[in-house]
Amino acid sequence: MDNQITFLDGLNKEQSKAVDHYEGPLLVVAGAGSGKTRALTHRIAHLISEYKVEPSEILAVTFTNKAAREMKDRLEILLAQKLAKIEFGQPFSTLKISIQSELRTRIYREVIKEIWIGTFHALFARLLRFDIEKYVDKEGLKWTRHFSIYDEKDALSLIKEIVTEDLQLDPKRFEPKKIRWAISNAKNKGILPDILEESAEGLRSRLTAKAYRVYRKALAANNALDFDDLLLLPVQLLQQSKETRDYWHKRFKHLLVDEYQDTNWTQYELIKLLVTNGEPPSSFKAWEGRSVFVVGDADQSIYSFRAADFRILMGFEQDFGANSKGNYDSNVVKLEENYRSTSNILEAANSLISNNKERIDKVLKATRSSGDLIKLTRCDDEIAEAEAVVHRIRLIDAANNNLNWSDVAILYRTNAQSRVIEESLVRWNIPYIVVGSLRFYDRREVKDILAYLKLLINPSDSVSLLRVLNVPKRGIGKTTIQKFTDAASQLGVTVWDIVTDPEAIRSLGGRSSKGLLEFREIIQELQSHLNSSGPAEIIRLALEKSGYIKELISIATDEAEERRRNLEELVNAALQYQEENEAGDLEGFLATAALASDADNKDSSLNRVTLMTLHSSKGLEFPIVCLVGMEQGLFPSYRSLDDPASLEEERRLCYVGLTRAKEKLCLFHANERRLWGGMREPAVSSIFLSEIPSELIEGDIPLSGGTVLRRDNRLERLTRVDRGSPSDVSKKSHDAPSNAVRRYSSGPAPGKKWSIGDVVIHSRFGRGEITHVFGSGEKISIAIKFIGMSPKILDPRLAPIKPIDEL
Ligand SMILES: Nc1ncnc2c1ncn2[C@@H]1O[C@H](COP(=O)(O)OP(=O)(O)OP(=O)(O)O)[C@@H](O)[C@H]1O
Ligand SMILES: [Mg+2]
Repeated sequence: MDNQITFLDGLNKEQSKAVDHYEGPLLVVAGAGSGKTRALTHRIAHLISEYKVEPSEILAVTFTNKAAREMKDRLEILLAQKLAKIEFGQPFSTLKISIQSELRTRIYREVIKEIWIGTFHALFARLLRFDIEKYVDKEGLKWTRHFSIYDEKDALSLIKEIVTEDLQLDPKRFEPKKIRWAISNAKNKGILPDILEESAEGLRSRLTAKAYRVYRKALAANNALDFDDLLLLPVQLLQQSKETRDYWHKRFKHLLVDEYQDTNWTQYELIKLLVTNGEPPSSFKAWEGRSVFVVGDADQSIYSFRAADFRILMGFEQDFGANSKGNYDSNVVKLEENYRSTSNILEAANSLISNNKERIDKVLKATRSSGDLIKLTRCDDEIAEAEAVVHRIRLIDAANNNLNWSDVAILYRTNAQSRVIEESLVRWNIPYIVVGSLRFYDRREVKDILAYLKLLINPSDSVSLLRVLNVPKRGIGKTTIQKFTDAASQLGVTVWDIVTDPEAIRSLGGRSSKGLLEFREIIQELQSHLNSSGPAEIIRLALEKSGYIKELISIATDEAEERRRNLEELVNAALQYQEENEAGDLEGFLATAALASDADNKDSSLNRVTLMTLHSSKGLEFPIVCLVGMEQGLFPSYRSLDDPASLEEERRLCYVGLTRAKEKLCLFHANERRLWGGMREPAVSSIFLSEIPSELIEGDIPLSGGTVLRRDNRLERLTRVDRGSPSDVSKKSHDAPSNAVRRYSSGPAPGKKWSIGDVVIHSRFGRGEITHVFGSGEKISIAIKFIGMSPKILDPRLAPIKPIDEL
């Protein structure tokens, strides 16, 4: 066994202790970058290989689908490395590529596929496919295993209909979005309509409770669940049936949860019910061959707005009972070394978070050297900030011959901040990806086809049915549709029942009836393929038989072409799903599509800069992190300014942001910013900047939080920050802005002398005056104030400018 790999290799003593823990509860609490996720992943491999746990007996919860995929990949490699040693007696990396991939495939087939790894939603959607028919509802509502999953948009459209049609309310006064939010909130706390009705005071809350009741009934009538139900129903099911609990207790012997600090009430109940009968086990014997292992960091709890509560983390020891020796404290492992960030970055983060009052102090020591100082850049406004970010990235790029764009992340507090940054990146030809923009599965054409597919499996799903009944157009008018929905609700049947009723169709006569017959035939024909074809084939058939593709081809615009390509991509997604899941059926694919979030799509194999919100960055790491918009009212957010608890949550979010960086951390803020489409307002630097020790920062002088910046010498500040050495940057001609490169030849001679006060014409910005000149020769850059614009720092050898006297 000597030459074999153990999965304790590459871990420190405390991590090894956590990984090697076998039975009973274990909590790992530790700061950012201390190897919690690494320990969790190694633990899975270790349980399988050392403790001979069956892969199918393991359930691991990750925060995103992407994290789940990464965990599977990591496990595949770890286990393949071990197999290489056993079978060939040599390291995996020295084997031929074909053998490497054969080993990985085998590990995937025999092990990885069997482990349940995923988000709470994905895992419990899967559990419901087994057991939903056992659920007994107080109100007698029922679902079958062919249920549809409604995403936020579907749920909202159903609520809109309920507000206006069923309750006859004015959607302006009773906003569907707010009602949706209130219902979701109730569900996340395990509250059903009857309890909400009892506690409702005042007209508004009574109507919300009523909407909740009707909504739930409508979901059941459609045989559909929303995201919250995917967690709430399993909680209720496991609460009500000991038999079901026993089954799953036997099935999953080892539970592992990453990012435990962000679990909410329902998620917490689920974990409890999957390992106990709701109470801490009275004797340690109950744990025989079983464990629950959670890792988290209360300082990174950033989802209280989604009802997450980090006190759940703090209650772990009490919730899951004493260990074999009868005490609680040895159920906790603390990791105190950070392996991710340079010590300057770590010290900045530690110092920042120490300003929070509600926390348990903990140690987080650096293992790495001090590294660079943190770069702070103060800019004139958000546009200058975007330019400064790109400039900073280009400087780093110029200094590192081999910078991969994917090493860089630009993080911000709100999605709206990405637009100006994107514009700058486009100008400089830097490839990027925005995480959190429109989800692929939210595109209209993709949703249309998914609606067809949902309908095939679950004809009761009238939201999907009404979506595609007349898409593409089949001459079925609004009145017909209204007639059908009215009849369905009067008769207490589904819209599909009416659509397939020959008499109902005949009664319509004319064009509508022809269209309906056609629609029915399409659906029935597609249904006949369900047993014999995989998801990709069914999608292809649906695209063809529905006439959808034909219509897109006939439209022949760029937009239609793009939509057609998206549908091709949908087929690819289904193919990929089939490859990854051997028995991959259409229901499984639809669940994956419903639960995919855009944050999951970040493909690290693509060489692009990542733009994302601070929230989406949780758990990730990047060599270079740029954090923009460090201003009061933006970050920390406006709402948190007069609420100490929210301010602490914002600070935790800042802690998450800072600790994503491995090598370089660059912070940015602006003197003025246009927010929410309003006027540019003077900005005040973030209090968080003042909480980072000034000796760790270079660039601007850190300000005490709350200082209003003076506007007079702002250009001086902007330029000081951006000085760098632009000439280094320009050596890489491929990443200079495309228009600048094109105009280079028509620009001024490289040796031209520039002076303060010169007036120039820029091909896009117009007339401007030079206010500063930095460096000379190869290292020259100039600041120009264009009329009506913030000052710009340009490389005169590249920029499309001409002195006015040359014109
Ligand atoms: N014992 C170790 N030796 C060397 N590197 C390690 C060790 N443990 C973890 N690392 C590395 O440190 C980095 C951070 O690890 P990991 O992501 O597991 O931390 P984490 O505690 O989960 O962080 P976060 O709180 O941000 O989720 C990773 O690159 C990981 O590979
Ligand atoms: Mg982690």
